[in-house]
Amino acid sequence: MKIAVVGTGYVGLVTGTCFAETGNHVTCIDIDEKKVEKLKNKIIPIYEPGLDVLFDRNIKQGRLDFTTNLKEGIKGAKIIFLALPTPPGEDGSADLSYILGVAEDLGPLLDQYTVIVDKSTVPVGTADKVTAKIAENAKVEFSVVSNPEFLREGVAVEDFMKPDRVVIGTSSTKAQKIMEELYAPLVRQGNPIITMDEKSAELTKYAANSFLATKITFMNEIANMCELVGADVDMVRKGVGTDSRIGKRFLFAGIGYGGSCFPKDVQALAKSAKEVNYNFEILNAVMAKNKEQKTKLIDRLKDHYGSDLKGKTVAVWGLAFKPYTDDIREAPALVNIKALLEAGVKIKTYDPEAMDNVKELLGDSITFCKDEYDAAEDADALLIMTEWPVFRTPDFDKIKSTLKDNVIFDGRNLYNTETMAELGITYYSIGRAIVK
Ligand SMILES: NC(=O)c1ccc[n+]([C@@H]2O[C@H](COP(=O)([O-])OP(=O)(O)OC[C@H]3O[C@@H](n4cnc5c(N)ncnc54)[C@H](O)[C@@H]3O)[C@@H](O)[C@H]2O)c1
Ligand SMILES: O=c1ccn([C@@H]2O[C@H](COP(=O)(O)OP(=O)(O)O[C@H]3O[C@H](CO)[C@@H](O)[C@H](O)[C@H]3O)[C@@H](O)[C@H]2O)c(=O)[nH]1
Repeated sequence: MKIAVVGTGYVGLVTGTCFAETGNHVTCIDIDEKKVEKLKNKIIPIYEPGLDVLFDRNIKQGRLDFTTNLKEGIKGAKIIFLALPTPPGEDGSADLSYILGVAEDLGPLLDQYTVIVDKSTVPVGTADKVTAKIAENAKVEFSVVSNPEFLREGVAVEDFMKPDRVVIGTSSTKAQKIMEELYAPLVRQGNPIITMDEKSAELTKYAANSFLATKITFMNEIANMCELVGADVDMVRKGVGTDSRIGKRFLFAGIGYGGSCFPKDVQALAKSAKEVNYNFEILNAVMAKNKEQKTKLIDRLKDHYGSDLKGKTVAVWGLAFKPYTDDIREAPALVNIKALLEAGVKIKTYDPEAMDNVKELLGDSITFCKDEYDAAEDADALLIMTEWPVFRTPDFDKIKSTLKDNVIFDGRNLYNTETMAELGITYYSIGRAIVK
């Protein structure tokens, strides 16, 4: 099948590449000329494990190409995916200008029955708005389908190729059949295609992300309780996670959720609720608590050193919002670095993939190091922000000989508290006893 993907960011690139892998001919379209030039030169602008193999194979096979020209790109496409940004607007609601702008452009360009798919995360009612925009100038029949994407960065290819489920929101049986044909190779492992109306599909995406963000926040709250009563959040996690009604995943306490999705989607759902005069109170608490949690370790630094941190040097391990990505959108590391810089602290940092992106943002206001030990050299303390595997089993003797004070502030609970005690390292983590 010939398909087009408009927007070649994270989701667009993964969607396009994976559908080429299942035998379709895919044209990816983006207005960013530099990005398209890179892609044409076989350079992937993001770091996503496993994407390169599929990308190279499908370009070689002639099934994947790139253009900045919408008219050329959609020629002959039976399905057009919209994988465009939906960032928070000033009031917190999802900004639909990218989606509706492209919908307007598409109307006069369609020359055969086409399925237009909202792949972006969009509020309830967007499929209707996209339909109305296209209809203003369309001369042919078309259907707008909501098909939210549930992939996680870092494991995006695996998530896309073996989805837990595929949600298709449509009231058109013709569009449903075309979508089922496209997804058939991905659901062979028995996971379902769930077909529903457009509005329910749109809300499903926000419900999933907000529920997961709430689950994490709940465990962060339990961690805060643990610290006050002398319990251990890792034990509580194991104790509750083995209840199959609760499940083991997304129960890891830490320094708050970040990334390009949870923060904006929780905010957008709260705003959507407000628009229909519903006070979705739990979401307001989740957002407020997550904001507090992000800088929790700065409070611990102040407990340890006193409120004036001026003149200290802190090594920061990890910048990406989570491992296996170079994405720094809403990364807790950035919030902490900003707060520490304001407090007059010098920062030395290392991240396996995200340093170039942070360099673009912060320039030489912080020092970028060649590895984790280089970052720790002559720093007073170590702050762990991302759970990259390389940080899990470091040479602690080396760390002890490089850090000025033997103190670690760990936002990801990487180390065993008993081991830290044996090593004589002062160790602050989340929801567990302080080791002194
Ligand atoms: N990143 C994720 O893990 C993820 C997962 C599921 C869903 N989503 C949702 O998918 C959507 C896209 O997210 P993303 O992270 O891929 O965004 P992104 O910012 O990485 O990419 C968006 C792309 O769209 C391009 N673009 C903007 N205007 C355009 C236009 N008029 N024509 C063509 N291209 C245009 C941009 O240049 C950019 O390359 C969002 O709604 C997001 O919430 C993201
Ligand atoms: O137990 C956990 C799990 C995650 N996180 C944090 O939560 C954030 C989001 O993590 P994750 O969900 O793994 O990453 P994303 O790539 O942002 O994926 C989420 O957002 C995507 C965009 O909407 C959805 O498609 C995915 O299903 C959804 O998991 C990160 O800051 C993690 O550190 C925790 O603090 N504790």
